[in-house]
Amino acid sequence: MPSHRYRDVFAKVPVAPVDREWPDRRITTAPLWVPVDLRDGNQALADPMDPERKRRFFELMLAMGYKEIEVGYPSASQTDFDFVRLLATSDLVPPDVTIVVFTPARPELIERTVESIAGMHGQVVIHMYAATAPVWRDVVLRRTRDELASLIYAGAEDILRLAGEQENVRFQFSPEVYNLTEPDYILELSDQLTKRWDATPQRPVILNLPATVEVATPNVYADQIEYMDKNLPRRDSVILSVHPHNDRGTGVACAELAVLAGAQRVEGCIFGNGERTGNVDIATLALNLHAQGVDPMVDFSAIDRIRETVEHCTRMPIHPRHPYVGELVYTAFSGTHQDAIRKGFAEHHRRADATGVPTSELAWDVPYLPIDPADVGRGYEAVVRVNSQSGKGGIAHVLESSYGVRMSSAEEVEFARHVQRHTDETGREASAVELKGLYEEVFGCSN
Ligand SMILES: CC(=O)SCCNC(=O)CCNC(=O)[C@H](O)C(C)(C)COP(=O)(O)OP(=O)(O)OC[C@H]1O[C@@H](n2cnc3c(N)ncnc32)[C@H](O)[C@@H]1OP(=O)(O)O
Ligand SMILES: CC(C)C(=O)C(=O)O
Repeated sequence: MPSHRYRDVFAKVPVAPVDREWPDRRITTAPLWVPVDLRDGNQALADPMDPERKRRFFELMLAMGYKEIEVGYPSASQTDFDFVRLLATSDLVPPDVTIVVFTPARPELIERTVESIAGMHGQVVIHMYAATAPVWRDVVLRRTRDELASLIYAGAEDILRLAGEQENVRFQFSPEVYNLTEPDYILELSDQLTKRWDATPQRPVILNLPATVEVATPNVYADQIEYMDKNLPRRDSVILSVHPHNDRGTGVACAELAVLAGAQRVEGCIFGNGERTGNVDIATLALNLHAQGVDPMVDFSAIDRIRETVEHCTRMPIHPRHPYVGELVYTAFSGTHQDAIRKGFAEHHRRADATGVPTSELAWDVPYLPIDPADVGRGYEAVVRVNSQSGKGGIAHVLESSYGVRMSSAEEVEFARHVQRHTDETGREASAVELKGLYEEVFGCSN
């Protein structure tokens, strides 16, 4: 393959040196989450969400506890505009939830965006973007650095003129493709924007730094974020936000390292829909925190209902191996894993009995299961499934948990031989019902 055609990130953009502290830090609190499913996720769909889907997704996000939600690109389509109008003119938005609307730095589209939010009671963020990386400047926008800066400042002035007086409105800027943009240019833009928008700790400006197309290992993005954290002017009046995509399959790692590096806010999509390989998956990010004992501040305790809604709205299925939500992620087919899980469950129950702490509250240390499936509303039936790769421990677990059948050690060994022969012959999984039938054939009774 012609790998010589490609260059690494260091050949494309100066990565400013930073006296990095992120490798020694730990994440101890959840960042501010901003689901962008209704905007970035939506713009990646072949069939964008209709009003029913948008509303259903929005209500899901409220029910899960999200407090800031990007609801659309109101100047892009009548559907998006009307949805924002619905939010502005109904009581669908709780008082503690902030609505974000997205716009390019084009005067007529800014005007339409501001028109869409008229009458909105709660907090609103007007989010303006422009691509700042050299290839986009040269090829797409065909502007020099200074010309592009002027276009961005003109957009900022338009927003200020049209909405600056509204006390419930705050401002956000995204230098699209931040990860390929010269850091001194971002500092200059940020300095000017926070000055023009009069950023204060009480009315902070959100500076959102997207890895629009992921191009480097996550440590590079972390350095790029820490550099901004340490060098931004008016830092206490800026909410530093990140918006990773997943082109290299490392969007989650980028977001986590970015939080270590000083990011306070993370934009992404629930289960990772979005342009190309998707936006960063904020479900995985939240549950990664949960799995380390940190409250994610959003509720995934009914993950299958969340999944059904997301699949309905995006019209896309979620992969069976998708972290935390996939159909198979709490299931072991292989013998030694099953054996370990069975012993882990037994130990978990033994400790619950010994301490009097309910199993659902007890510290979780079951091998091969990073979290208790019950935390996200899953049962235990699918944890062990039997095929020709399974062993006596897994087979015994299925019979015991499904039918209360307990075998002696010698019976387990003998029965496993029969199951092995059966599954080798069929080449398929053996269900609990099949195992029970086989058990009765072998031992002539149902124990
Ligand atoms: C990384 C991201 O997710 S960015 C968001 C991308 N999302 C979307 O594009 C979804 C919604 N977009 C749309 O519906 C349409 O693109 C619209 C309505 C916004 C604009 O449509 P059109 O006016 O037909 O323009 P078109 O889509 O071709 O956009 C290209 C023009 O916008 C300019 N442009 C692109 N981004 C920006 C920006 N952030 N600020 C100002 N101008 C911009 C381009 O330079 C180009 O201008 P030119 O025609 O003078 O060369
Ligand atoms: C403009 C920003 C927020 C974006 O969607 C991206 O860069 O992917």
